[in-house]
Amino acid sequence: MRLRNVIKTYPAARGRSEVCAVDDVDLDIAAGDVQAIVGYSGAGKSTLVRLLNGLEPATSGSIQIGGTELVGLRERQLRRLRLDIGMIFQQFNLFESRTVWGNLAYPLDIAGVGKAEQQRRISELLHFVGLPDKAHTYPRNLSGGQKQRVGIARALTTNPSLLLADEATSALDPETTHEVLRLLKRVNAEFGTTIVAITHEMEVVRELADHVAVMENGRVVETGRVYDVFSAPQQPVTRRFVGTVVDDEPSTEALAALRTRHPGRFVKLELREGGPRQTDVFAVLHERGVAFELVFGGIEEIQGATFGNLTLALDGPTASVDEAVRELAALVPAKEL
Ligand SMILES: Nc1ncnc2c1ncn2[C@@H]1O[C@H](COP(=O)(O)OP(=O)(O)OP(=O)(O)O)[C@@H](O)[C@H]1O
Repeated sequence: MRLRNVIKTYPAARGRSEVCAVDDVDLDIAAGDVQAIVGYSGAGKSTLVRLLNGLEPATSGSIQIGGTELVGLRERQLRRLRLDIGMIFQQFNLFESRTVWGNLAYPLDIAGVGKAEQQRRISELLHFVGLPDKAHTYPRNLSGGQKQRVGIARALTTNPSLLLADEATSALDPETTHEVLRLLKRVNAEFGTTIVAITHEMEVVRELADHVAVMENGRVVETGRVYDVFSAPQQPVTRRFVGTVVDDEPSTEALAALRTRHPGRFVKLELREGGPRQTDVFAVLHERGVAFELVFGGIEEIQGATFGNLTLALDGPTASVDEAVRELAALVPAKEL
């Protein structure tokens, strides 16, 4: 998928100025990738998703999905394209008056799939999402997590190559969120479905995505592999998001509190995959006879790769600490706090 200079403006409401909900967005999403889009409320995430599935026309720019240009397509062509796009929602959006089976049969009916094939497909999908015994249950008798499993199964009925997830786990508790994210990962791994997930939760990004784009005021202000963005966030808004799940360095208040407990100097060290390891750092301190304590931060793992932001309190003769800090700074990015 390829977005170039995508703009969506909403006309001015009475007494208000025009809203630019999506402002000159460029984004490339490889087939089979899981792309997260994060941003605070009002950043433009939902608008962007509505542009991707053609529910609303972009004001200008280019959106190519699987080689087809979306901008300027007629409704009939858009409908055909939408068959290749599945959607799941925060509030699940199931038909309450239909059973689970009926919910899954609906998109197949619209796509003109015959009954025998419907039977086969629905049964296969209910097994895939772990709900083979709920076929005749109504949504009101399902838990939130089960409803979202049905939502995922329904989105997959027509075998789409793209799945759009709009805050798909925001209404779920952490344990259920984890289960649903695991299921989405299986969808991606087993069917090769490209997933675009919009969320305001960095845990979701960490657990689910390969790449992340950060939106602010309609713009994509930062993009990258999840590991890179988590280990080295560039923009202030990205740092705020990453800071919700990964410790960077203690805040001014936390540092003041730490100083009352530790007499020594504080140094923050950044360890990155493939770089010097903790043992290398500790060897320097040991050699210089400097005592240390880990007072903030720790080691994180993202997609099998680790990184750490460690704040150490160092204690020892001034000359030894000076020398140790110098050597550490030559070894890894280091900052005295
Ligand atoms: N139909 C509309 N008409 C006018 N303004 C709109 C419309 N839809 C969205 N907006 C405005 O566009 C901006 C982006 O909204 P959008 O819903 O895309 O953000 P979001 O990041 O998805 O936030 P949330 O998570 O709260 O939905 C906001 O300022 C919003 O008020």
